[in-house]
Amino acid sequence: MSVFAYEIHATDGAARTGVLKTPRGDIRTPAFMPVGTAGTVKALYMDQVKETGADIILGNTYHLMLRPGAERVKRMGGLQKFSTWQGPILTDSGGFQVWSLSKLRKMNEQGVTFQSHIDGSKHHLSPERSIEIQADLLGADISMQLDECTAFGCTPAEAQASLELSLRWGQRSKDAFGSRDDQVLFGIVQGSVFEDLRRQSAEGLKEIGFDGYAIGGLAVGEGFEQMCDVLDFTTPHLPVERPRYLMGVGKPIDLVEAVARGVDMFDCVLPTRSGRHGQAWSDYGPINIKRAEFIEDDTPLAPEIDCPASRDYSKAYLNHLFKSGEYLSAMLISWHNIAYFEHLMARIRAAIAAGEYEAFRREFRAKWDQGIA
Ligand SMILES: Nc1nc2c(CCc3ccccc3)c3nc[nH]c3cc2c(=O)[nH]1
Repeated sequence: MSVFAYEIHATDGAARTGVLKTPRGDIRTPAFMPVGTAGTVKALYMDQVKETGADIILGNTYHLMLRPGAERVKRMGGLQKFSTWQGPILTDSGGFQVWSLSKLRKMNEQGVTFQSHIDGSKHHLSPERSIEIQADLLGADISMQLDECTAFGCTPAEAQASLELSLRWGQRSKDAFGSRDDQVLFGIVQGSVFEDLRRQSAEGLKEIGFDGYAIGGLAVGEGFEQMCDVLDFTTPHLPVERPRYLMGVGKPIDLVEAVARGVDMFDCVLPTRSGRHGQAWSDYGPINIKRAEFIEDDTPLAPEIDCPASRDYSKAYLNHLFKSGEYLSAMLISWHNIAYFEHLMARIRAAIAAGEYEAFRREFRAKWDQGIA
């Protein structure tokens, strides 16, 4: 049984809305979790992140163990104190980032050794070391098991071997984590795009027993249709009473469709990463602020969103800031994007609570398909 109570307040089809209660604050679900890779949600103050409606942010074991170092974060009081974020933090276990960022990595049953992409220094991650970093040194409220994110396009045999490694690492992660009274551990489902393998991975994780279940191995190039198919045949095998977290997803349409398939938690770098490149998100998709049509457009990005960046600045001014390479451009568009994603999640939660999620989903899809004028 988990130490974090997960209350489902309403369901509508496979969609659920409720709250995941943690010692550092409640997480309203379905939840979008802004990514704070190096202990900062890039270009935002933590109080701005809080004001947008975000209840939890993400940290990255890989980045923080390389810089400033996990033991150093511990000496500074842990990631919450160090970053001044007062609420709950979820950290990834680091394996995914090793594969996407590091150099000269070698993996075996024990774990993975790699060279830092920053200064080439040598590091290693094992299930035991990852748990020590996340739970003991960074002090994450929610830790993730160390897993292998199976590459998209692998064969069923490769996906099977990979999910079995992740299950063995899941057991070792849980053994290292032990039982704690104010932190929890999530398992991660793998199995690529194969229905029988996804079921095998989900069953294996339930055998081990976790406080929450993440769906990994997606948002790795499989595309929207295949992501939805994998969700269709994976979430039914996950415990209904525990939270489901879809890692690395996604665009607004992905969130709306994944919620309809029973997902409760999401993370994506899209709002902040695209914000730094001048993309501002809406129900119709992204607009690129540098386009000529905005040069004298004195309307704000989204007057209906209670966020200064969405409501109080004209597109003309944002266009000017972006083209001038001003820091304020990244700050304001990132702030709007996080506020837009959190506003979308609030609308999703309200629609489920009202039993109107199918109507919300249909209306959203119509706007998304219509696109930017
Ligand atoms: N451990 C793990 N992480 C993934 C991430 C990073 C999510 C993350 C968590 C916390 C901070 C940053 C990023 C993925 N991002 C896109 N697809 C992803 C798949 C996996 C996966 O299969 N396993």
